[in-house]
Amino acid sequence: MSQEVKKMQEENLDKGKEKPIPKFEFHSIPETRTAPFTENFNFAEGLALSEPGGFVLTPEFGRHVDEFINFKIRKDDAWVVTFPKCGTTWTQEMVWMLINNCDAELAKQKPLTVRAPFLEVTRVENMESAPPEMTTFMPSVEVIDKMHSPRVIKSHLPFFLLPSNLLDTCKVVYVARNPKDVIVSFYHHHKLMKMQGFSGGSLENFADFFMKDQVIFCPYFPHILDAWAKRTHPNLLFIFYEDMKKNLRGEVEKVASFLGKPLTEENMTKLLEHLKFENISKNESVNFEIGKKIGFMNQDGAFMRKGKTGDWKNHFSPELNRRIDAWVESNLAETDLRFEMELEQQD
Ligand SMILES: Nc1ncnc2c1ncn2[C@@H]1O[C@H](COP(=O)(O)OS(=O)(=O)O)[C@@H](OP(=O)(O)O)[C@H]1O
Repeated sequence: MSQEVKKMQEENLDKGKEKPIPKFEFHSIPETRTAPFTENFNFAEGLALSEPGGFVLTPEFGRHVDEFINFKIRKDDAWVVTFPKCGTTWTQEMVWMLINNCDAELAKQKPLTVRAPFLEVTRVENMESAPPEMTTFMPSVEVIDKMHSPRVIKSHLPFFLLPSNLLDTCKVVYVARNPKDVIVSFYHHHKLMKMQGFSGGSLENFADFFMKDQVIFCPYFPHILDAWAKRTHPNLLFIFYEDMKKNLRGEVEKVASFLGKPLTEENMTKLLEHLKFENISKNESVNFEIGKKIGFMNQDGAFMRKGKTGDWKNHFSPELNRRIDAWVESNLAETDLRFEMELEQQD
């Protein structure tokens, strides 16, 4: 890592801190992680260089980290920043709709990945070797740079790897979700995405890697606690997936008012219908089913999987749950951040 990046990390971490959080150290997943993934890919071996407290990126992301940090922000951008599986896509679609007058017909014309692109996923160099469909499906940083304003941009990077002027320049919605449901959702994501190479592993196995901070975009707690510490910044809106499940209207109102995009009652009704799990999971511009056609997703499973709070109860053994509880407790001991995890959500 360059000295410059290290300095920026430290400066960014120092800003807006209310409670001490662990210092990040940047580690990229070693090259072996990008070797052809197979059923027998050894997850532990592939992640051998990641250490507790390290922030895990692919070598591809690692190579471009300076570019992310130096990305040019515009004051009319709206960013959705999250740890993976926290309700990113749901919130991206909400933010895009709010900014675009709730025009569902316009939304259908292009995939969400094009309308509200993912900052760090696709680089120009790998787009050249990607199938043609992929190049329209996923823009690169260079493409995002040329997008018309107002842009909606998604990132899973923690704030210290994003431009240091992000919060002082534009609005950012940060969404958090309880760690137990994130583990379950991320486990299924790893099984669904061919590139994650985890099709053979068990949930327990995955949960252990997650708690040891050895999964892409981990560590989970420092990511979320850093945003929590910044939550009083006027340009940051910190919301919870569980609140969106309980009272979507209330959260839409919050986001709309934060973005300065008040809704008519008619548009609110349309938007709430549009964002319902049963509708979003059938909406081809949002549901990622295209990944199965292009071939980067396995045929079994779905990106829009269950959309519930408390699904972890269907997956964790009592023993695994005890270990996760202890891990959660130790990570939250010094903070006032709390999650709803017990909610049995009915649609
Ligand atoms: N409308 C709506 N209502 C409720 N839940 C929803 C909705 N849209 C997406 N989801 C659920 O969000 C999970 C995917 O999270 P992300 O979008 O953050 O994934 S990613 O990080 O961008 O890959 C994933 O959660 P799980 O179903 O628990 O796996 C999605 O189903």
